[in-house]
Amino acid sequence: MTTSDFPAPARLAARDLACLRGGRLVFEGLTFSVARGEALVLTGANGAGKSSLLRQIAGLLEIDHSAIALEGGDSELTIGEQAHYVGHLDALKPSMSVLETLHFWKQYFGGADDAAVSAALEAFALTPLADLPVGYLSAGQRRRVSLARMLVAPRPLWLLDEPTVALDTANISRLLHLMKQHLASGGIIVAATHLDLGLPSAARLHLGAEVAA
Ligand SMILES: Nc1ncnc2c1ncn2[C@@H]1O[C@H](COP(=O)(O)OP(=O)(O)OP(=O)(O)O)[C@@H](O)[C@H]1O
Repeated sequence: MTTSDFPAPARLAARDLACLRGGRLVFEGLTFSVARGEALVLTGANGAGKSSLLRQIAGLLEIDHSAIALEGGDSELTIGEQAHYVGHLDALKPSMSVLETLHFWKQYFGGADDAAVSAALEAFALTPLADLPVGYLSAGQRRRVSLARMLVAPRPLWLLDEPTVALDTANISRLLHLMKQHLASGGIIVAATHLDLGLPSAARLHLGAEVAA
């Protein structure tokens, strides 16, 4: 499996980024830079704004577009269109099989290579489950299908919100292996986590205290 079929942007850079949700300031003045081949791990208490930041980068929350840039990326595409975002919700249709789901996502993401679907199944040990409807899967199995989406069409930026939730030890290892491979291919990862992912040389960004109600 290669994730390198994308023009690798030089860096994801944010300057003086703020986040307002429901009329409340979650964070402000956030400045960071993640270069090609690097990971940024977001830490912080519940409510500190980790998910919000990932959703801002993915273009799922309103943002001041001058505050964030994917430098050296495809200028025709938004940052979200150059990213895979895996959030808390699995976004899977229960009646579709695992295989149909990954083919759907391959098409949706504009992937060109059917072999990438088989490789994605293999990468998350999903091949024996390929014909099962997603609705029959356990929480960890569903999570693996969600994560496997990232492999069906290469994109340079991976945005991962608590990616290890519901995964067993073997599948955490698989995910870490794929994350390292993505970085080695020149990709960029921003991941929110309460666990130490054990990514060597990942930078950390600690978001401030939970905003009081
Ligand atoms: N849809 C929303 N409307 C208003 N406020 C929201 C909304 N979603 C989240 N918030 C608020 O934004 C703040 C940041 O939430 P966010 O989910 O980004 O935190 P987090 O650091 O990811 O937390 P956790 O570790 O619990 O996942 C919280 O105070 C939360 O209540």
